[in-house]
Amino acid sequence: MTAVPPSCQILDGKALAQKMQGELKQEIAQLVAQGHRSPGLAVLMVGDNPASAVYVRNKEKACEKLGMVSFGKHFPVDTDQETLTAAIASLNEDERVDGILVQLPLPDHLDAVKLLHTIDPGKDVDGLHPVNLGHLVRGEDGLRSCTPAGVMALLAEYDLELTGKNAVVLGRSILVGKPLALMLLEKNCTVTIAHSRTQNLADITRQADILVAAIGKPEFVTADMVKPGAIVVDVGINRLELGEGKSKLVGDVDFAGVAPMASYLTPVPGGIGPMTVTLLLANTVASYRQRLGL
Ligand SMILES: Nc1nc(=O)c2c([nH]1)NC[C@@H]1CN(c3ccc(C(=O)N[C@@H](CCC(=O)O)C(=O)O)cc3)C=[N+]21
Ligand SMILES: [Mg+2]
Repeated sequence: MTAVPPSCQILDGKALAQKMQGELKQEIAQLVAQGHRSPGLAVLMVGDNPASAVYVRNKEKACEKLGMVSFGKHFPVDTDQETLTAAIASLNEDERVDGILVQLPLPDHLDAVKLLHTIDPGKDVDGLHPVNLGHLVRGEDGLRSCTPAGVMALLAEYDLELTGKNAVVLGRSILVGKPLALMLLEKNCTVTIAHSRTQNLADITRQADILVAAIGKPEFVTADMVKPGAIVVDVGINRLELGEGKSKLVGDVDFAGVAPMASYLTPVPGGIGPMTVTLLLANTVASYRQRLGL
């Protein structure tokens, strides 16, 4: 018997992001109409990595569109640790600031981990502080990392059943792979984390009912690695230079090759990227409510 390829449905992150941002905008307008201040987000960026600059600008634009105040801080590439530590300390004290995000990666001379640990956990909208990671491990409320939370929100929007399913997460970063594995576990998946040292990788990924690629390798996941009917989530954002100043954005999944195999698939762009920005805004509003007791 030949297997009939399942028809593939797109998990439209851009559409859900727009819907959620519209709801957040209304929520903020209501709070402001009741006489409360606007929520505030501070994004710290060091240096001028062009990709980071685009993301930071997108985050700031989204903030303003929703009626939030953005306290962007842009530092030169040679800024020292003490200057940044002092900047975070002052944002921790600033009553108008509900969320603090340090755009990663930081230049090599800086100790990013040490810096992240100085952020007030109540303002850690990236969910990277050990207190928030600890809450996640325990299954408690707390600020959760935006990209994995965005993946979970998108799966929930399409009512996809997770209980008892095999989930394979490719990548073990603290920003995506590890927290996402914990969130899938919380939804009763049987979770495997695979990474650059994993042996017989395709044998493992072919067991996945839910396969998430978060490794930063352009079009790494090919059709032969995917179980027929799998849900495939592409977290990768890779800019391929095409020459003549042209470039295109591709994920960690070979979209055209995998689409005939998957039942659901996220596109790049328009998939998890816009969800990440949206969950950052949602985390900032959650932190604001918590801080104001609303
Ligand atoms: N502390 C920290 N937290 C982060 O969450 C964080 C970070 N550092 N450093 C860099 C990565 C990357 N990232 C993206 C966010 C949105 C899009 C996004 O909106 N992408 C659009 C397309 C954007 C484009 O056209 O370039 C899309 O996929 O449709 C992409 C990537 C957050 N990151
Ligand atoms: Mg890795």
